[in-house]
Amino acid sequence: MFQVRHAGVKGFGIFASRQIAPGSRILAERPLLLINNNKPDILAAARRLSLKDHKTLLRLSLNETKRSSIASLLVAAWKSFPAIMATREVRDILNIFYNNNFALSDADGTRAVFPTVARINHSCVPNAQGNFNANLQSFTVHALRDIGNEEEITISYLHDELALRQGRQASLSEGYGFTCACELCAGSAQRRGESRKRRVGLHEKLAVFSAENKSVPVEKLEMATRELRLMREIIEAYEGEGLAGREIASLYSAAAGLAVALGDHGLALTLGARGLERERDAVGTDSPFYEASRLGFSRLEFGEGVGLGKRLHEVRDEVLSYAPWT
Ligand SMILES: C[S@@+](CC[C@H](N)C(=O)[O-])C[C@H]1O[C@@H](n2cnc3c(N)ncnc32)[C@H](O)[C@@H]1O
Repeated sequence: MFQVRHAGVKGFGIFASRQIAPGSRILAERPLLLINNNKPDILAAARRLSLKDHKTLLRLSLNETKRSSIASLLVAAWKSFPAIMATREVRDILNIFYNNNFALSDADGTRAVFPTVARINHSCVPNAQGNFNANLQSFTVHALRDIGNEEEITISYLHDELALRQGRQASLSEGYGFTCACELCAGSAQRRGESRKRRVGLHEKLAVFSAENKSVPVEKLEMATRELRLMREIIEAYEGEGLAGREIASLYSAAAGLAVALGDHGLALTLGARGLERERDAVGTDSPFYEASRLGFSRLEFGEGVGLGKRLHEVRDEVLSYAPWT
């Protein structure tokens, strides 16, 4: 379904070797290295690898611009392995770990390196999404929209996909040490302009909403009506930008919760069904995330009260992030 090959200034990348439909599972992969954030024994984990896996790890990409971030890992490594501290390989392993690890967003703050997933480049308008599937103990990558033959398969490394270009570039440069060359950041001035307009408009609305939320005492249902309207505008902005995935699925189901609270059951079902569909496409039906969403949707179908639904900031905070090691 895909092949790993050169992707210009981005180094290697993965490319579709046929048309891929939305919701298709592009890959499911178990980790090479699993590291607990509270006890980052990266070298010990690397030493336990088979020779073949060790070689695979050492072939992954290094990022020479992130030397300062590696320094703290080197100090930690020196405490555990003083004798081998000076070797080039140790520096490379830590650098590779830094440059290729993903946060699994579990309670232990586990971080992991996956051999093929590590070849997937970032895009600010990705055509795929990666999520950890605890049932499979694997990281899965799913197509979020139609991907053409030969098209590069990309995921987002960012937490806030609706950030403006300057903010996105700063996060990627500070967190990962590269200047984004995705099709949006390096795209035509017209495309960047349209995207900026859509995003600025939305940020302005969010700012007005949060100011009103804090200062103007309004009746609860009036606030729910406003929040539902804003959520639908955020969804529209995401879709206008060509973004999909779990973040939008959460927005749909939160909007459905608000529609229930406002007594519009028909709208709640429509929004809930769309959310469930987006979740399925992003994670697959065998994921615990999908199972939880299905349960939420059945409650909606049976007309169970779900209070005022999730609030906007909760939805935006809970989605999986691919945060760099800090
Ligand atoms: C997890 S690796 C991705 C695979 C990598 N390109 C390789 O050759 O193995 C992350 C690195 O890929 C490069 N990269 C990823 N996305 C990029 C983008 N949108 N623009 C420029 N470089 C990118 C950066 O060098 C980054 O440090």
